Amino acid sequence: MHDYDMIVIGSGPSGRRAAIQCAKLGKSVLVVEKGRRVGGVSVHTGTIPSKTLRETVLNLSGWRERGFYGLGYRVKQDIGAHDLIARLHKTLNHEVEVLEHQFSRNGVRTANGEARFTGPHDIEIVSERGDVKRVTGEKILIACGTRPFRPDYVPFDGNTVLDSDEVVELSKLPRSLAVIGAGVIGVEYATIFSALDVAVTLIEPRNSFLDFIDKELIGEFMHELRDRNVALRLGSKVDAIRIADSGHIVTDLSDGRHVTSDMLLFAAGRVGATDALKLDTAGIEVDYRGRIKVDPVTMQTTVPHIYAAGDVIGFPSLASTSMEQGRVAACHALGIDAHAPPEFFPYGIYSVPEISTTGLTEEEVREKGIPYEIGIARFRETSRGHIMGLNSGMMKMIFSTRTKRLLGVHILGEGATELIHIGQAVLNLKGTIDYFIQNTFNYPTLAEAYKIAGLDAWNRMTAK
Ligand SMILES: Cc1cc2nc3c(=O)[nH]c(=O)nc-3n(C[C@H](O)[C@H](O)[C@H](O)COP(=O)(O)OP(=O)(O)OC[C@H]3O[C@@H](n4cnc5c(N)ncnc54)[C@H](O)[C@@H]3O)c2cc1C
Ligand SMILES: NC(=O)c1ccc[n+]([C@@H]2O[C@H](COP(=O)([O-])OP(=O)(O)OC[C@H]3O[C@@H](n4cnc5c(N)ncnc54)[C@H](O)[C@@H]3O)[C@@H](O)[C@H]2O)c1
Repeated sequence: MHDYDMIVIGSGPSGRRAAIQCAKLGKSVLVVEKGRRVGGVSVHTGTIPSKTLRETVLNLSGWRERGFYGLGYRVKQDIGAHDLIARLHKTLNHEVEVLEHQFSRNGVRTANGEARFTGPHDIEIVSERGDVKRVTGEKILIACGTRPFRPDYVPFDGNTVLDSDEVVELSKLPRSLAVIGAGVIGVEYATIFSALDVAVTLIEPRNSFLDFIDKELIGEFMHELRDRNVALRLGSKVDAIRIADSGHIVTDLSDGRHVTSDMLLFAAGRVGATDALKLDTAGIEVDYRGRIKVDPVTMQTTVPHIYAAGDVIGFPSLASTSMEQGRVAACHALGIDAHAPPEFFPYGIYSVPEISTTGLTEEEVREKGIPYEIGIARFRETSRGHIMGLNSGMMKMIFSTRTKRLLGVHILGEGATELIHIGQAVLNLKGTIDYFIQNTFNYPTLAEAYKIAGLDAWNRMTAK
């Protein structure tokens, strides 16, 4: 007999969903969280803070209104770090309160401290003061997430040279910012700061970035960034990062160029937060980035009663997918059949402008040798776009000319991360171009772009 039916290590999206699912099934569950408050990376340093900062920046800068009133338009003239942080704290407090209430009303127990295995069913919880508590669980879910990758050659100081966990607590807005790593985090922060008129340089060692996104969208996105004076340094390896006597940060690039900035954000990936867990005691191995391998359907590790979910299992490392992985793990652990997830999930990149995509890119369709046609809609051609003053934004849909099935939807621009779900539903329900041709969409909406892009593809597919 164990103390709990399930012990969950970590209270991020996967841990929280798993815990509530266990409680709903009438089981006893303990969530162990080493942070002072529940919520995980998602609530405290990742998803919610970055999206709140973005929203605050767009609101205070008047970004969405500049199409009408010009580039000089501002809602608030002098935007400081305190303006950004104040709203952040309010949102985070609210998120934590909601989560704590969900836990308490569902009877989920929580323990504050760092968990480590002392046996396959045995967990030690070490509090900040060093007190140790021992508990056992019939099933255990590892939902410990990741932490930023911090190589030795980066002189992090928590003030001007920051990782992505630290940037949400910045004390002063820089006038210039170098961002190293053009992954999702780097691109989101680079464009958010650029919307505040900070001079941003985005540095990436590879010649391309966000390679999972359709190339045509990336081309359009790069054009918008360059138009806004975001300096893109692609194919530029970092040789060294130095602090100059002036206090500026100088990044030496392998092509001989130097980037000088007030602040530097290093965002070159994350590593599994597994080092403290003593996983070898439970018989579990991790890869070079601290990640755990699981069965993709059941979420079981190589030790069947121990599950892992969320960022610690690697791709796709999203809060959205993590939540579902946690729920599936809990269901399987408690005897409910697990099913493979639907084929297509959406990516939402909250850059300025937003990017959202689901299904196959044009490059993937070509690689597979599927005959296809494309439909494009520009937001500036929709009536809602006129009303909103949009000068940019596009939707691209790809259809099979053999089956008429929708193969992929790719959106760049305002509302992309919300709009994508229409396309996702049609994709997962195996719908065809007929859905877009035959259905009526609300007018005036940006969703009308689906109709326009559908008709655009249909005109070419039916042309004799
Ligand atoms: C800047 C940024 C922006 C992001 N934006 C988005 C977005 O817009 N949309 C999206 O879908 N995803 C986004 N993500 C990804 C998303 O945050 C993660 O996919 C998600 O948080 C992973 O959830 P998780 O369940 O793995 O747990 P995490 O949120 O990683 O939390 C893990 C928790 O486990 C705790 N923990 C670790 N080790 C132990 C231990 N030994 N004992 C006790 N507790 C422990 C940690 O303290 C932490 O609280 C973003 C990430 C970052 C960094
Ligand atoms: N909107 C969202 O869904 C969202 C937002 C932010 C983060 N996330 C998740 O967080 C995770 C981590 O994001 P990320 O952007 O840090 O990682 P990433 O692995 O996606 O990107 C890292 C980038 O840094 C580059 N890089 C790697 N090593 C480097 C080095 N030594 N020097 C310079 N550049 C280097 C890589 O080529 C890559 O382009 C991702 O898996 C992502 O899914 C999701």
